[in-house]
Amino acid sequence: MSSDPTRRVAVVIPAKNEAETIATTIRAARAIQRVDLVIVVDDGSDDETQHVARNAGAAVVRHAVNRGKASAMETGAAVVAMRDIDNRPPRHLLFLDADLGESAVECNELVTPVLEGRADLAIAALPPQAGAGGRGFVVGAARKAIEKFTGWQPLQPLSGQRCLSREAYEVATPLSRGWGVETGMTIDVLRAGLTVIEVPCDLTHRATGNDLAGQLHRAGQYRDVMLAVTQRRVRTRAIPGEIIAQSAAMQRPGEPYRLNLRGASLPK
Ligand SMILES: O=c1ccn([C@@H]2O[C@H](COP(=O)(O)OP(=O)(O)O)[C@@H](O)[C@H]2O)c(=O)[nH]1
Ligand SMILES: O=C(O)[C@@H](COP(=O)(O)O)O[C@H]1O[C@H](CO)[C@@H](O)[C@H](O)[C@H]1O
Repeated sequence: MSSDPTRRVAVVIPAKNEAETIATTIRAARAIQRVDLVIVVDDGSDDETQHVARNAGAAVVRHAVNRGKASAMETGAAVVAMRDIDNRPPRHLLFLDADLGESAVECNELVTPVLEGRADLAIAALPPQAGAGGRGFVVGAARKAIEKFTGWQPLQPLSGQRCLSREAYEVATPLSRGWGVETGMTIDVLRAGLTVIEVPCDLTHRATGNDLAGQLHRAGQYRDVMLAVTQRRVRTRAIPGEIIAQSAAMQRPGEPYRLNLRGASLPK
């Protein structure tokens, strides 16, 4: 499949208090194919994140107060749009979490299907993480919601490592707040008739443990995922069940997935 050789990729890293890992993540991200811009959005950190990121060669913008992950992603994408070059196609966006460290380079695999036009949104599926304390409750709720809206059953619906075309990004905006962003984005992109793929990537990140802080984090994730789902239930028209069922029947693990809307376009 053809790939426009002038197409570039911008990495956007939302970061709150990530001074420890951000420099390594930035350096690894710069080694990913076609990446010519790395934007770090310091989301109201009270550590040295912004300075460390600047020294590591990223373009850094900062929220004076913490606004949440989704808001940082929107700020980053807006900065990318300002820096796109006239007469060149808009950069694809590659969202990465700040805690990937050296393993961020594995997200090279996410760029390929989007460059080649095989997918509009490519999502990393991570291997099991050491120290992870989750029981799959939030992940299961997000997966079930995505399946209900679109028929797709992602392995890792909350994965934040995502490469997408600007067209796909636009249909997902405004992004769902906070931790609802991944669930909302996946539903919106599929509802628009675009194509999504999950790609195994050998990534490591700071897994959420089983202590109080970990459980509070999961409670916040659950709240935001449910908010994203409820907003879509209330504000969007349901896709006919037969379209969902027929599309779902065609899905194959690791293959691109899209809704067969048969030419019909749905309002957001
Ligand atoms: O208010 C926040 C919370 C998190 N993050 C960033 O969002 C990414 C994902 O957060 P985290 O790793 O804590 O969550 P997980 O994906 O592990 O559940 C990281 O780069 C964080 O620094 C952010 O920008 N603003
Ligand atoms: O914190 C966790 O362990 C889960 C959410 O909690 P549950 O395992 O659903 O109870 O979410 C994480 O795991 C996902 C992979 O399964 C990652 O993709 C998410 O980024 C991470 O928040």
